[in-house]
Amino acid sequence: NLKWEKNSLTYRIESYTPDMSTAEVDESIEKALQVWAKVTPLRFTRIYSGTADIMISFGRQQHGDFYPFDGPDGTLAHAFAPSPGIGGDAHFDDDETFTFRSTAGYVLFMVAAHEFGHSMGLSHSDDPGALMYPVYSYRNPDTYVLPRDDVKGIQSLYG
Ligand SMILES: CC(C)C[C@H](C(=O)NO)C(=O)N[C@@H](CC(N)=O)C(=O)NCc1cccc(N)c1
Ligand SMILES: [Ca+2]
Ligand SMILES: [Zn+2]
Ligand SMILES: [Zn+2]
Repeated sequence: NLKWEKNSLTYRIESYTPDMSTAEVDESIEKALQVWAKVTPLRFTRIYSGTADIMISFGRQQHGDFYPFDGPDGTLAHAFAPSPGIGGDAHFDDDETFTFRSTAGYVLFMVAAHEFGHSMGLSHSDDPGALMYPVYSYRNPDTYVLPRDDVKGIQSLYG
């Protein structure tokens, strides 16, 4: 498992989805990062220009890397393991409908929290209750608690 050799990381939201307000996207991203910060020494600082460790963007089909998205459903997003450059970056498939807390689409907070697990160096878990389980399942973002399997995984890297 590749991991960050520093606990203070920067992130930048480069683009937004039309599905939600910018405030809702900002809050979803912040909360998704806090899920991991709460159980590790990791701290995240937002920057508004320049290159951050974690560059966050929305795109569809070909979007600038070798992993084009696939239209609605299927792949929802992907993120790169810790490394300089594209490492840590998270891309969201804008052919999906992302929501703040409605089940009529994918809750951005949930997808982002999963992607940031990858950005921190986690791979998929075979525990069906885990955030890092390969397939999305709806959870209420207001009452979400990181499952034990994910706490164990992230603390094995940054505990
Ligand atoms: C092979 C990967 C590029 C698949 C991709 C993924 O795992 N990204 O992290 C992905 O979008 N997986 C879908 C499931 C699929 N259609 O393969 C997914 O729901 N991942 C996001 C997600 C969000 C929240 C929770 C969980 N467990 C998973
Ligand atoms: Ca897709
Ligand atoms: Zn991409
Ligand atoms: Zn994944």
